[in-house]
Amino acid sequence: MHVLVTGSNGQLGSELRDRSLNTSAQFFFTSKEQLDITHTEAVEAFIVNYKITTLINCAAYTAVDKAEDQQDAALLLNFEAVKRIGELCKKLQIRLIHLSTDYVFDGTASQPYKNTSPCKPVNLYGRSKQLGEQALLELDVPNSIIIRTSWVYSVYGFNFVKTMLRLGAEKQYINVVADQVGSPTYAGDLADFILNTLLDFKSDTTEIYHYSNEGVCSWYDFAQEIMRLSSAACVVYPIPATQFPTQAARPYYSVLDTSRLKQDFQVRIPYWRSSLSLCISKLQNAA
Ligand SMILES: NC(=O)C1=CN([C@@H]2O[C@H](COP(=O)(O)OP(=O)(O)OC[C@H]3O[C@@H](n4cnc5c(N)ncnc54)[C@H](OP(=O)(O)O)[C@@H]3O)[C@@H](O)[C@H]2O)C=CC1
Ligand SMILES: Cc1cn([C@H]2C[C@H](O)[C@@H](COP(=O)(O)OP(=O)(O)O[C@H]3O[C@@H](C)C(=O)[C@@H](O)[C@H]3O)O2)c(=O)[nH]c1=O
Repeated sequence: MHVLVTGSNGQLGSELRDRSLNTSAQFFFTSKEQLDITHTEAVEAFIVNYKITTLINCAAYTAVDKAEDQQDAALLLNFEAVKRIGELCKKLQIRLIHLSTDYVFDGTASQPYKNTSPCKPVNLYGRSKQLGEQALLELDVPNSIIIRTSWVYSVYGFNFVKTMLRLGAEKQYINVVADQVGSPTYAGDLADFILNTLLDFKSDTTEIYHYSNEGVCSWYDFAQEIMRLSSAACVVYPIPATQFPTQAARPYYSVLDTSRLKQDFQVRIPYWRSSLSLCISKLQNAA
């Protein structure tokens, strides 16, 4: 099995790289500089040259606020390039593992979103990811899967955990939104799931599954736990989202229902607090 991971310098791509040594597949990790997914011909040549059998697309435009001003860039990466990758995978009969987000939902639900719940993104990033999903579903690439995940963090890349650790060391207090609720996801856990369970995924159609760590919290709860685990003296105050204006709106409730994934793949997912503790220990040991 030859597996191509695009966007490999991001959070998920880096976690996959760390863990890939324990599998029997041969991996090809490509950064944006090595393989730009908007260059379809280059992607096709790579797939053919290296006899790729599975493509894990970790490349994405993930700057949620910036996307509002850079709509073309977000749509090019999260929609148009994804559509063309889907077409390639279908043509070359390759399995595609693609990632999407809780931000495809509008956040007005009061119970966890299922893979079948209607999408209605409240920001451009969410819209661009939804269009990417739609394109893949329409193409219906066999043996392919879209995994929606949420609030991803890792020792790699940029994320809320690292931002809070920085602010925790710099500030005496910070305000954090307490009325937006979701489930944090440690990219290491998601990478383990993909490598242990999905490399030989079979299905006649393109399927959507939800993966996030177990448990639910607000950004405020998440920040509090980050401060506690890192022994930061910084005090976290809860505020409503209306008091923290951002360029892009965020859903108020974006909890993903992971029951289909747990049932179909017979996996257990770690609780968010345990995984957060693990990640913070790793960051502290690396410092
Ligand atoms: N981060 C999160 O909280 C969440 C992420 N997701 C989804 O999970 C997936 C992985 O996310 P995550 O690992 O956090 O994302 P990151 O932003 O950490 O990584 C994305 C990577 O894609 C690279 N990239 C950008 N443009 C291109 C291009 N044209 N060709 C190839 N690579 C490119 C980026 O490079 P560079 O940095 O140099 O631009 C970066 O290394 C994405 O699909 C994302 O939408 C879903 C829910 C939550
Ligand atoms: C830094 C900061 C943020 N916040 C709020 C703003 C926002 O409502 C919330 C999260 O802010 P961030 O910008 O860090 O996170 P955001 O970029 O919205 O994170 C999202 O990224 C994309 C890629 C996804 O797919 C989503 O699942 C989700 O993880 O925290 C505060 O309240 N206080 C603060 O000091």
